Amino acid sequence: MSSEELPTAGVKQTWRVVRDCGRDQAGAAWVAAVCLVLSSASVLVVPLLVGRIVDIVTGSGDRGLLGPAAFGALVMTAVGAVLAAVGAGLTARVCENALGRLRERALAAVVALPLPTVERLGRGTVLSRTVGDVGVASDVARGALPAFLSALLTLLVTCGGLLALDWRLALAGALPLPVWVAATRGYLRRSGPQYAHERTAEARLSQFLLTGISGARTLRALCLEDAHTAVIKERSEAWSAAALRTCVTRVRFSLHLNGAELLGLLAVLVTGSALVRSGSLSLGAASTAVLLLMRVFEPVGTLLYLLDEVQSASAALARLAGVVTERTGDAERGENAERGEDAEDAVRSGRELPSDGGLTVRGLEFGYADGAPAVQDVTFRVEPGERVAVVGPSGAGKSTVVGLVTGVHTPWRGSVTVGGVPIGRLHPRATGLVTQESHVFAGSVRDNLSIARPDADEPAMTAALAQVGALDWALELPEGLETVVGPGGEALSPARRQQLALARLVLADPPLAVLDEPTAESYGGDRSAMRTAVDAALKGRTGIVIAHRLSDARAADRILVLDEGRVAAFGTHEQLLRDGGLYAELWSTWTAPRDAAGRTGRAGWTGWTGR
Ligand SMILES: Nc1ncnc2c1ncn2[C@@H]1O[C@H](COP(=O)(O)OP(=O)(O)OP(=O)(O)O)[C@@H](O)[C@H]1O
Repeated sequence: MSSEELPTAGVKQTWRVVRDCGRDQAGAAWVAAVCLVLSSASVLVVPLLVGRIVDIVTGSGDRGLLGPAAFGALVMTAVGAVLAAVGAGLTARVCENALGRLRERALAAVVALPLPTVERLGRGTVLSRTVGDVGVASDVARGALPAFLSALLTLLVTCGGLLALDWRLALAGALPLPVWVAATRGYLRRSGPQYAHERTAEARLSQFLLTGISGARTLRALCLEDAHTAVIKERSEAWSAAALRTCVTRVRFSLHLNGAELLGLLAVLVTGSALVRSGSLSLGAASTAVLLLMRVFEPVGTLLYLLDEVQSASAALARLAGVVTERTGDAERGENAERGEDAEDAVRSGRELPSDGGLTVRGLEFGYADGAPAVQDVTFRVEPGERVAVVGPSGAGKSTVVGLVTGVHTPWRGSVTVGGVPIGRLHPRATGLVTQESHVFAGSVRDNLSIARPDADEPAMTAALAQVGALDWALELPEGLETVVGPGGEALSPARRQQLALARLVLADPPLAVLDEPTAESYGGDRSAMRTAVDAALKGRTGIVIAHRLSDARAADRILVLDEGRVAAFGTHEQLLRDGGLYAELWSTWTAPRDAAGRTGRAGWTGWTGR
């Protein structure tokens, strides 16, 4: 799947998103614009003063004005430089702030992408769309954009000055214009698709590199290194070829620009000397015209050279805006705290909210790359508000079934519906997943919570923490909810990490929650605290919990027993014991006395030994 499968916004949509992100920067943007206009005007004044000096020196002007004119030229040069620097600095700041907001929104949108989409697209593509595109846009915002705007203004002001000086000189100076226009149109026509192609080639390469790095051991074990390296080589060559094509186009473009400049300069020199010789123009005015024209070359060159950077930044912005405007998921859920808004949002995104958290699974069949089904003929129904534990020996298919129920995997056969809505049309707000490796994001406790619901206020956050028994320790952290946790921050115990994940679940408030072995990493007192936290987090919603510990399973309303990818039994703890099937056998293994090494004396039930 190519990176183009993530949406790209149109021009209007991109502009709307950018304007929205920079709304609070309007004041600074106006000051920047005024500085840039004034600095461009100063560029016009200096050649005029130099022309006046030429007239004075050649004897056709008032000698008394020589000093003030020279001083004025110096002062205007300095003032112009200062204004240009202030304008460029402010422009960069405005753009950086707006981009920062866009980056946050793009990241939130990517985090909210449905898991199957991320799996299908590959992390390389997603990274290229966020980190890569934000990088391109930031570089341009910092350097090229202020230069581009300043060049554009200087060009306009200088052209006006040339026209005011003498229309014939302005006409001669306009000679390069058709060449510039034709060359630029040709360049833009070619370079747009070429840049897009280059970035897509880069994304394809980085995606494959990432897959290779994360799966290096598997590749080695299967002796697939050579095949993998061959694909990397092929994608790398495709990227180089794409980069070379854009480079050749750029060089050809710059040749056309230089030729046009030469043409314009010759035309102004010839026209200027003819006008001076005929006495209709002073030597000073002709000098001013030549200086002005030469001043035009620089901004025109800057403008046109930067066009490709601005163009690739526009492409990056459109790609970012595309993700932002198409976003669905957790972050978006948070912005729509009211159920009514959720419903509207669900309609907008083409996803449906379920009437309740009831889960119906019919005839599921699914397998991995080896082609053999990992689960088959899996059928069961979980009533709204019911809590079901999924148990079974290692490899029975528990995680696979959970992956199918949460939409991470797409079944080969069969269907999953939540509250009557098929999983493919289900709004992401409908389900919440808490995995064994409950992730703590680098950031404050507050940041970790607001991922689930960005608009959650202090009382909502503290209530969610209190509900899962995490408020006391969270407030005791050095800086309370502002304490940075996760990589590089305050280390949290596995139980606390799980509590944080459960608090996120409470904030997101999905009708159906799926928990993959939530008490796996907790022991002793922590474990009973975790059980209480799980109970609290599941209150009022349907819960599917993978349980490796049968004591956890026993607490559920019903227990789904999986064996070799099929449903072996489904019922209450008491019913399953009475039936005397696999569950009864597992239970007796679980409750059997252990030897000093913790072994139960029964082989084959790995994953069932920790109590
Ligand atoms: N990514 C994968 N690629 C290939 N096969 C897989 C993959 N994940 C699981 N399987 C296989 O699918 C079957 C079901 O695995 P699954 O992980 O769903 O079982 P489980 O009951 O969750 O096991 P455990 O308790 O050990 O986590 C197993 O045969 C397993 O080897």
